[in-house]
Amino acid sequence: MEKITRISNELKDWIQQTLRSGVNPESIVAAMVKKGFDQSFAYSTMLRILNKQSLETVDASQSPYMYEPIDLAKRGNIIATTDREIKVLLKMDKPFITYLDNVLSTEECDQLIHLSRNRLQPSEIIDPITGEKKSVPGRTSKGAYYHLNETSLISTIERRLAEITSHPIEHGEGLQVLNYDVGEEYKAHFDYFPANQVDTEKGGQRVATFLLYLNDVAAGGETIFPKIGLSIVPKKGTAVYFHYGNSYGQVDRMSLHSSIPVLTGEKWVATKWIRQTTISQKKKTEEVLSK
Ligand SMILES: O=C(O)CCC(=O)C(=O)O
Ligand SMILES: [Fe+2]
Repeated sequence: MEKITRISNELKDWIQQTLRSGVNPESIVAAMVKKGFDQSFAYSTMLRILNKQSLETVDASQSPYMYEPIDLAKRGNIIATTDREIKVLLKMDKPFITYLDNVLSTEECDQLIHLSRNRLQPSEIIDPITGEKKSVPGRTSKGAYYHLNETSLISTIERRLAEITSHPIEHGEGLQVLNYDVGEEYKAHFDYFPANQVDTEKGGQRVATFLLYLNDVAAGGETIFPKIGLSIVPKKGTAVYFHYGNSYGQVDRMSLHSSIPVLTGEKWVATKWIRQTTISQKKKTEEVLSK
């Protein structure tokens, strides 16, 4: 079989993100060889990336990303939901990012933090090689995961986010509350999955992220979008919503982002990742059982 000797932009992103998350270069090279890459090409590619040298890449699937109209962008400066008026503070088209005020009340932020304090576990990532969940040095925060509609507070928030984004509640993953202490961070990453890990039976690709800030951070802890030089300072009750997946199945590499280390105090956020379609398999299982 002919060996592969070029890499796609997507693979380059994947290698960089995997390195940042703390997986060692040897395991990444081994995974590449297993996938059919020439061994010496895999090694030299890794060396170039580690040494930050230029690398010839091809855009395997599609380029450039095609931006589609986003419902929220057309909604004016105040977004009315069933129980709250959300204020748009900032809008950016390419990549699509909005910064929103008054998304959660002070009490809702405090309740979410209170609910999560005793439930925190070290944050994990999905190992891009084994597909298993694991803790990594690049993501030092702690997190608490909630099922859809787990409590009435979570249901209220989920309904509100669905009304703001026009993405149905069932397209959302369970809410994830994250806590960062001084020095803790989440290194630059994409929220979307590598193409080979998209499960079309289970919601498909992630297309957008709703990130809610639950407290003010005295210093550090900003969410940074390094490709566009944007820095969002956490403010209690505000949220950043960004969109990076279109109806053609493309993903927007401009959505790279990180949470830089907290310098003073602590940081609390809640993340809602949104998929292309419904995640739950319940309906399918019921269909099979009724046959
Ligand atoms: O905490 C932040 O500012 C970023 C969190 C994040 O990127 C995520 O949850 O995917
Ligand atoms: Fe993220």
